[in-house]
Amino acid sequence: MLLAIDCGNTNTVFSIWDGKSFIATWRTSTEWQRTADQYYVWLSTLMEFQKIDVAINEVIISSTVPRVVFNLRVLSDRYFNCRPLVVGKPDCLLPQPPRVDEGTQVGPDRVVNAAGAFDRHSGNLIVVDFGTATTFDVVDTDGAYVGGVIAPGVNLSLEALHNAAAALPHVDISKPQRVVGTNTVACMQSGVFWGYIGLVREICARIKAERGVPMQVIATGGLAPLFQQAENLFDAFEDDLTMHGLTVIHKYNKDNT
Ligand SMILES: Nc1ncnc2c1ncn2[C@@H]1O[C@H](COP(=O)(O)OP(=O)(O)OP(=O)(O)O)[C@@H](O)[C@H]1O
Ligand SMILES: CC(C)(CO)[C@@H](O)C(=O)NCCC(=O)O
Ligand SMILES: [K+]
Repeated sequence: MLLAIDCGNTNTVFSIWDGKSFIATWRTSTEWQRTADQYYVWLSTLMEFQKIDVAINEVIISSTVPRVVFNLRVLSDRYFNCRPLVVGKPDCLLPQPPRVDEGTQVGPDRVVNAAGAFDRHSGNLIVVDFGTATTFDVVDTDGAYVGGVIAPGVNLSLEALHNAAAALPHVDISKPQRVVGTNTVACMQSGVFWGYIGLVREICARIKAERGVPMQVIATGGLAPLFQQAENLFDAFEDDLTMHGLTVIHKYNKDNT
């Protein structure tokens, strides 16, 4: 059974894939200090709690934080007796290598999103991922990642206001009733929420104009539904896109080595 690990700058998601569907998904904060033993205690406790009695014998990892990979490798080796596939390393094949400027290290999450979205929708896509950063990944007709956009994440933008301005509190994102806020929190939420609606709309429009072809916009990440409910910005929303991409890349490697 396959364990797929998607390690972002804020959260790390573990999912177990039985070849047809994900039988469990768990999330923890990303901390590079966490050891293989700590991961295993946490994972095995959750598996026991949910009565998931399966043998994990394959692992695939995508990590935007290079430092965490070491302990995840130890986890695979020590507890699952296997060598993990790590997206972005030379021994992990990709269905289509990214076409970007020489020397660019594309975030593995973006490469994985491109593979997952292409598998479900085929080409000419914009994948919008609302994580720590909000990324836009452009996927060509052959499935290659060919570039995109990196914008500050929603929570990061709110935190930046709070951190930089003494009078601005910590605020969670939500859709404000009005654009004109009549208190500090409402003003901040309006700036970030409606600012983001504009950002997403403008960037997608400009990508489509620049590419000159019809493109589908696929959204993923925890905050995507909030924006989708407000304005219908996306053609599809897929919660598990990164995880799906990991299974696609894992299968590609099995079939081609
Ligand atoms: N309505 C909401 N308000 C605030 N936060 C939310 C809401 N809905 C979901 N979230 C949070 O949004 C975050 C999105 O998760 P996601 O995995 O997409 O990105 P992340 O974990 O923040 O970033 P990264 O993948 O870069 O680590 C999660 O932390 C989730 O708890
Ligand atoms: C942009 C993030 C932080 C989004 O998770 C990640 O994909 C990353 O670290 N990327 C490296 C730079 C790039 O993708 O071009
Ligand atoms: K993510």
